[in-house]
Amino acid sequence: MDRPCFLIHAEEAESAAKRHGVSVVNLLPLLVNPAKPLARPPISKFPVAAVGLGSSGRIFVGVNVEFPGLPLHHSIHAEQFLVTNLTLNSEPNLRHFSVSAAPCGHCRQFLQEIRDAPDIKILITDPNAFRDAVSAKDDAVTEKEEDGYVRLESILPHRFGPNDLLERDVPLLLEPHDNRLTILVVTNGHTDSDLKLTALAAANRSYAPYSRCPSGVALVDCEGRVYRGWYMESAAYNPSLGPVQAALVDFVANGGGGGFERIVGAVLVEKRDAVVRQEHTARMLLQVIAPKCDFEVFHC
Ligand SMILES: O=c1ccn([C@H]2C[C@H](O)[C@@H](CO)O2)c(=O)[nH]1
Ligand SMILES: [Zn+2]
Repeated sequence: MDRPCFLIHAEEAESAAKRHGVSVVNLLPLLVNPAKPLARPPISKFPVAAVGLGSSGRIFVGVNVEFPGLPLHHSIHAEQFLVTNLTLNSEPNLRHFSVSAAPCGHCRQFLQEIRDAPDIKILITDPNAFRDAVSAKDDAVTEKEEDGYVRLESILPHRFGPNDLLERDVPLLLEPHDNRLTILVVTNGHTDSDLKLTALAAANRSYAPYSRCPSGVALVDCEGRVYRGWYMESAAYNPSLGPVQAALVDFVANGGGGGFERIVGAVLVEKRDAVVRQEHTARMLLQVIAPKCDFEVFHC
């Protein structure tokens, strides 16, 4: 707990809360500032940290990540990092999180992919967060509930979300997925590399209910450590998070703090002739942030 990290196990969370004399929910805002140094904002110099409690009792951290040399829309927001961290750790639900700055519209939208999103409780630690709530009516809309938390619905009313495009029984972002993909052509005589199998397994967990074009990425660093992530879509399309970004969340969370140039290999698995293709964006992104990275694509 003394050193900031990206995942705190349930027992550790309980004992830290006890030490501080608060509930685990009220521990979250106390962890926000200490997590800020984990952010990588070389462009904005504006670190953002989001700390969430999963239904398993584990605490997850998300931070913003920016990529010099790339357009701003490739950045990973702290809230998106947090949700990706939950999915990488198979966490089934998020009910509370605390964040250093007011979540932007893009993040409020991305969170809609979580079941019962309107009921997610958010505590913004920035004391100026509600300075724009000028009228009594606005104050009522953002009415604070227990311990300073507000419902997501109060900061994103009239939501557009999965219910507008999908049947109700489609598994949502934090729910288990198996896309049942297999690699199309097995190169003769070669056994599938670990990296390729890791990327395939990632693609099988991808959340792509809108395009039906799941994809996954595996990365390997110069010490042979492997990271993975999968494409996650948003009903509003643009807030979707690409598979390279998702794998970079794993790299930032579990890679020991090194720079992206430590990434030396990458595999993308996606459908052949997919209407949504990651290949070109993935290659471009990796070329800029990890110029030595070897990049391979396999179709499924
Ligand atoms: O909801 C938000 C808004 C902004 N940022 C990040 C993105 C960028 O790195 C920096 C400045 O916008 O803050 C977040 O992480 N979450
Ligand atoms: Zn945001």
